[in-house]
Amino acid sequence: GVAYTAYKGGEPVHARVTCSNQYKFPAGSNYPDILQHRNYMAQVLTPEMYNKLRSRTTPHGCTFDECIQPGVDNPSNPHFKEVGCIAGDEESYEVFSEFFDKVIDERHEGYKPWDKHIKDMDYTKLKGGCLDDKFVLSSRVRTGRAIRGLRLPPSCTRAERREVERVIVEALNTLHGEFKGRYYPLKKMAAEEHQKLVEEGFMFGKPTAPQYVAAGMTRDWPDARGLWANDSKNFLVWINERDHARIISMQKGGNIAQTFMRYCKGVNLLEQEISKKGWDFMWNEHLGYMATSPADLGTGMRAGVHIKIPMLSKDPRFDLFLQAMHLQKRGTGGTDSPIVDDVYDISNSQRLGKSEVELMQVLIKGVEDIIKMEKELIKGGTIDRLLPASVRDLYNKKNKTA
Ligand SMILES: Nc1ncnc2c1ncn2[C@@H]1O[C@H](COP(=O)(O)OP(=O)(O)OP(=O)(O)O)[C@@H](O)[C@H]1O
Repeated sequence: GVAYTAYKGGEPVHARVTCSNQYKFPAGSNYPDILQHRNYMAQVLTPEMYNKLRSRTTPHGCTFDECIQPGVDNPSNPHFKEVGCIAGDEESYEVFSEFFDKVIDERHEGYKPWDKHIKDMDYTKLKGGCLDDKFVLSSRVRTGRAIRGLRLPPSCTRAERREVERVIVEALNTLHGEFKGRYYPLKKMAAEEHQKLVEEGFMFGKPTAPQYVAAGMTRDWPDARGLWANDSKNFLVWINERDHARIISMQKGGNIAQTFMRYCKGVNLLEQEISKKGWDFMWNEHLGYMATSPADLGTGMRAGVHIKIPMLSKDPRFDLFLQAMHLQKRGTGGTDSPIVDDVYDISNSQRLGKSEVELMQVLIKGVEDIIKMEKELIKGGTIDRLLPASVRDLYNKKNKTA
């Protein structure tokens, strides 16, 4: 193949341009049928871009077609706009940057190729975060991390997946104090035990949603997958689900500040341990920590609460409020799950370009406002003066045009 060089922080990444039979037809005759699709991939992809990228291969052998396949096979999601693409390895973001830069710009509110990501996991800076337990049932902060040099779940080999498991579990097993824990490999777990852990929110189920299957993330299931948990089961690491590691801190009640403190400590300890063995997490100044999904770049952090809000959730301005506050809602059983008993999962919607502390602050402010409004509605009052003026204006404007 012909050499192609992408640049990552000034360093060259040597890619290949393959000239095999696979590419003997013109790019146009291999262009995916995405006219009706409603995801970010379909929004930014053009035949010209496809023509340029389809014959490039990353140094680990990942192709552009692999990156876009989940969004080609899954035109749209009724609940939210999906990115519709994945990275097969760290270098995918560089070698196919003409494409990923545009997806990232759209998904992350105008984040540009020259923007730098800020990391700040200094939990002592956090203000507030002790949320009212009468409304907040539980708190959780999660992120994804990937081991540099090993391909991501859509593209890894069985050997790479097992290496990820070994590296992360060995590092976690050295932790002590509140982080002392053990590994529960999925292969050795009875089906009922697995099911129970999934229902309790501690463990992941097989990622059977079509976009994950299309991405190839369920291959070889359950090989090299498992749950690492500390003894108190409030610090958990999911191994080889959709990311190499999903790191989670969670607890009952509304003390999200404490949840965040444990999150920062645990994530940092894991990073220190893997680097002692000569490994790094995938990271650069521009994209922050790298994840399989471009939606989870940067902090990769989703901090959220399960909160019971029967009154506010029925207000027609609730969704506009969430949008304005950079928050997202979902059911408590995971993405796409239904709302049960008026309990919502409310979390930060941004991941990239803002630090962990900043995102926590956004969540805390938003949830505090939600609680204030819920209390006001319970009293029979009005929330007009509690809503941001921009939300009131937008709502009035929409109603006028309707
Ligand atoms: N605040 C919370 N309190 C208790 N459990 C939670 C909380 N947030 C999420 N969970 C549980 O964690 C599990 C995973 O949730 P979910 O799939 O929504 O999010 P995620 O792990 O952040 O991944 P993604 O956003 O990529 O789908 C579910 O079982 C859910 O019930």
